[in-house]
Amino acid sequence: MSPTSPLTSTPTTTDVLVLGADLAGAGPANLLIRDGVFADPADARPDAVRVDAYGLVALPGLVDLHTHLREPGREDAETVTTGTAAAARGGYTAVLAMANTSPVTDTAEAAEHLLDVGRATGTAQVVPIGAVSKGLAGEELAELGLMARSPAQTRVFSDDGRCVADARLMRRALEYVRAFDGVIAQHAQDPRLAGPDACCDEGPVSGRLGLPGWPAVAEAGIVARDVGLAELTRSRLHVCHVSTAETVDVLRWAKARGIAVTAEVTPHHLLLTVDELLGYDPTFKVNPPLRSAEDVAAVREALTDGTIDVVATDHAPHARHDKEHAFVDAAPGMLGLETALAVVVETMVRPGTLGWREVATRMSSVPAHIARLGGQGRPLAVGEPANLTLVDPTRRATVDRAASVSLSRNNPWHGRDLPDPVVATWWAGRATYGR
Ligand SMILES: NC(=O)N[C@@H](CC(=O)O)C(=O)O
Repeated sequence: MSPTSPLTSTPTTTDVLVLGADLAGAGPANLLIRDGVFADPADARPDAVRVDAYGLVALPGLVDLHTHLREPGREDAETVTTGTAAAARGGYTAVLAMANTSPVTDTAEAAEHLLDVGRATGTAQVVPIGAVSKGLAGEELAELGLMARSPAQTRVFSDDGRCVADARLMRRALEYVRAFDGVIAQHAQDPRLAGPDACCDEGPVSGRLGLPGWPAVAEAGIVARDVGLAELTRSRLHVCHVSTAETVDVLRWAKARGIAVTAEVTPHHLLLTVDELLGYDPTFKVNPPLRSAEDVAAVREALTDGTIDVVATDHAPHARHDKEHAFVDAAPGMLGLETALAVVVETMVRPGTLGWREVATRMSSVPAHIARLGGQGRPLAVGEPANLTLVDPTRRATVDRAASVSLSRNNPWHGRDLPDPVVATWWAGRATYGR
């Protein structure tokens, strides 16, 4: 679809009748989009814009629990406008924006400001994540309660980019957010075991390349501590970007014990291994680092059996002048929003491990539920908000970083042949992407 197609130029007042899409694996049906919600297709007006979706799959709009939008502060890397354009291009209708901006989202005012910018300039819902600690310094709790009671209604709190390393502060944070059903999303990285220089999975490759190692236990050790604190406080813990088999073992144990823990895996940890680092290309520098093939197999298995609940992108745009350095000095992080579904289709759907229904739960309804986000991740049913992603399960393309709508170019998939599934996205009935 070209940018001038009826899809992208459709006024929201017009009926859109989507014909014949397979509803997340439940079989083909028609959908009518009217006034921002799904209405009964039998009521479609004769002048409805008709979208031929036979052979396509309809998913509820995707929800990303882990996006770095960089606004405010680093608008040279990404803005709310470009980040949400990338989200819409990737099939997302909501993104949770990490707090490691400048200034940090650690006050009610900062959260409300981002909410307002999102409403004014976003092509997806922007949900501010609040910092756990003031300035992400790991010393004093941020204004958790005020952020929760603000118009942003913050429920997810994270110091992502940094670990809440102090066990006492983590305990306090968990205790505090329990009162309003909040969740602490932990970037699990013991700074004493994996400090600021650590940039390569500790193992044969780090030895060979002479890069500072980031051992698996630095992640699993923090997760083991935190599930204990979640049990003690009877509060909700979410583990960001799980990267190792050891962490999966801890999560399995904690879930069997009934501890309220959820976890995410990124698309890059589902497909890429530490071997990508052999060329010292800083595009592949990310936190936590790419791991071994055994770890990749373990996180895929955990996503399949539900030990890992969701896929989250950790979309981490960086300007060229922050990324183009010697490997150890480059900023960690990679783009993810535009290609996340492609990687999930490649690694989980095509091999037959996950069906479309499971893709809808792991990329839409469960992330929305973890964030306590009403109006997202809802079923494709009459009366529900019209958040919809149309997917072509067969299309493939070679990824071209120059074609990205993100402001940054740190795309680890550049030059790779991958599925190219997203055909169109509607957010609250508004066409936000179409081709
Ligand atoms: N995931 C990343 O590699 N980068 C994140 C922060 C972080 O987790 O280090 C970023 O904000 O760039």
